[in-house]
Amino acid sequence: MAVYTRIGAEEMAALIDSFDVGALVSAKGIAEGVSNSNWLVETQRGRFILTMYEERTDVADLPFFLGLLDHLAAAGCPVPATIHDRTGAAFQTLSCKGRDKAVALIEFLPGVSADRPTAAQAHAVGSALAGVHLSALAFAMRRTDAMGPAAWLRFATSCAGRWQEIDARLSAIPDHLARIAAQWPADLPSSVIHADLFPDNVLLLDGRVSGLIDFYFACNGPMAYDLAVTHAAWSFDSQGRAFDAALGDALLNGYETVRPLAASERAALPVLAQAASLRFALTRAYDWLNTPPDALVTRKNPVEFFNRLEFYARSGAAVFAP
Ligand SMILES: Nc1ncnc2c1ncn2[C@@H]1O[C@H](COP(=O)(O)OP(=O)(O)OP(=O)(O)O)[C@@H](O)[C@H]1O
Ligand SMILES: N[C@@H](CCO)C(=O)O
Repeated sequence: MAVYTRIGAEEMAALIDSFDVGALVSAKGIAEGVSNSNWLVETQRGRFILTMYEERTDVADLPFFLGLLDHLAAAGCPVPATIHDRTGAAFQTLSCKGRDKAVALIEFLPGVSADRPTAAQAHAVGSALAGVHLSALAFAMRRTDAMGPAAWLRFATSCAGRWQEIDARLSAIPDHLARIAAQWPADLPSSVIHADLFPDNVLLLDGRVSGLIDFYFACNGPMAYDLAVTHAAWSFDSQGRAFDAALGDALLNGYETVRPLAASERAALPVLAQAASLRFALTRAYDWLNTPPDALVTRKNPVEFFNRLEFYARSGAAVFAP
């Protein structure tokens, strides 16, 4: 369960009162999510999501993340706008047990995430992702990818010698890393990318995308890499063993209805999909080995993304042929 920090009832009421959203009616901790603490807040005027940013989110990045949400929402993308407080601030700082924690209130969006996505849903998410990429071209702020090739090496170094505590097959990761980093393509068309568009970060309602959420890995980067992340996240069974070509094709087709890929982007997809799988195998392995025993969170299995990495490495360009 992802509520790492308690907020007392009186403190919650005072916090909500600092926004012009009506008086607090209820606040319930949300079980989903691993990075931050989230509450579904109901006030006399509606529903909102309150997020408290935990260790993985750098407060210095919040103006970028929250500004991006406001930029995309204003451009008509299905993302939650932020609710600014009565002083105009997009986030506040609370003192919790002597530590400062940033909190933000954002719009609640309706919809449900797909447990087992369909091709029609993958098509819709592809179109929505392309819409974000095009709209974000006009977003002025910049952020480098903290989970990009430089970070892979740090995660791998930290896990060195401990792969077999998870699964002995993972000890092949350093070789994959060296190969993929050497092939990382330069000069692909770039925008702000979501970089974590898993099914649990997409809300769907009546066959359309009603919400894209959790932009806390968003950064400048190759748009085709974002498409590759989404391909890896959407087109397999949960174990990452069975690839569903209908889902992958629908995602790419949906994307291209809004933003056709350049030839260089399509050619790069096989290595970008391996890179995407490697990124999640690495961060999951790091979390697996470093999650404190008292954390109220379910660890995610890195092998599910190692399987995808091996699949993409085996399959080459065939998976991404037009
Ligand atoms: N704007 C929103 N509207 C409706 N529900 C939301 C919204 N934002 C978050 N949620 C709900 O809260 C849950 C957790 O949010 P989120 O995915 O942002 O958390 P996280 O801890 O940052 O996630 P992750 O595990 O991907 O790092 C979502 O699965 C969704 O149920
Ligand atoms: N979506 C990520 C977790 C948050 O980045 C994963 O499934 O590993």
